[in-house]
Amino acid sequence: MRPRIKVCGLRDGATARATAELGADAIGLVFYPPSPRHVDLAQAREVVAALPAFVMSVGLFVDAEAGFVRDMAAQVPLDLLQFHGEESPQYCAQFGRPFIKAIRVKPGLDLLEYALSFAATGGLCRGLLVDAFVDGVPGGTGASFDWSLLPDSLPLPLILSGGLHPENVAEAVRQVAPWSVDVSSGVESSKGIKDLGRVAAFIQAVQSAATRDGQ
Ligand SMILES: O=C(O)c1ccccc1N[C@@H]1O[C@H](COP(=O)(O)O)[C@@H](O)[C@H]1O
Repeated sequence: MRPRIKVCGLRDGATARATAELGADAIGLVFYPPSPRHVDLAQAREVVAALPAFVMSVGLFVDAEAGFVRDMAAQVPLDLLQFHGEESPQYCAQFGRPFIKAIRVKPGLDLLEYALSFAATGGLCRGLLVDAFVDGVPGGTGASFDWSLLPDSLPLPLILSGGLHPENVAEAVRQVAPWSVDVSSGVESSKGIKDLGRVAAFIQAVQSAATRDGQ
C-alpha cells in the first residue's frame, strides 16, 4: 500500500481543493501564530469547507492553551489534531479526539519509549510524526534528519516528515517505509505559499516509489 500523504500549511480554499484533487489524503491547518503558515478561524473554515469527502483535515497546535485547542476544534470541523510541541500524553488525550503526536528526532532519543507512552492513551493517538530537530523552531523548517535513527518498528503508525520534497521523498519511502509522509516547505515557492506544481511532483514521487516497491 502506498504511504498516505499529508500536505501541511494550506491557507485558502482553492489551493486546498487543488491539493486534494492532486491526490493528497490529508491537509494540515497551522494554528500556531508565529508560523508563516498560520491560519485564523475564517481561513481555517474556508480550507476545510473546500475539501471533498475522505480527505482529512488536521489541526496543528504547538504547546497551545487547552482552551484555544477546544475553541478551534469546536468551530472548525477537524478530523484529527496534531500536537507539534512538548505536549504530554495526558495533555493530548484530554480533548477526547483522535490525534497524532510529533517528535523531533535527535541522537539519544528513546523513540520506542516515547511512542509507548502515547500508544497508552486509549486508542486516541493514531500516529507518531517524526520531524527534524532545529533549535528554537518547532517545525516547518525544511530540515531533514538521519532516517537511520528510526527503529525498525514502533507501536504507532509512523508519519515521516522533516525536509521532504519531490526530489528526496521516493528515497525516503524506500528507506523508511512509513505509513504516511508529511510535507510543508518542500512544496512551496516561498514560505507559506504552496506551489501546486511541486505538490503534484511530490505526490507522483510517492506514488511511483510505492508502485516500484510493490506496495
Ligand atoms: O508548518 C509550520 O509552519 C509548522 C510550524 C510549527 C510546527 C510545525 C509546523 N509544520 C510541520 O513541520 C513538519 C515539517 O515541515 P517541513 O516539511 O520540514 O517544512 C511537518 O510535519 C509540518 O506538519
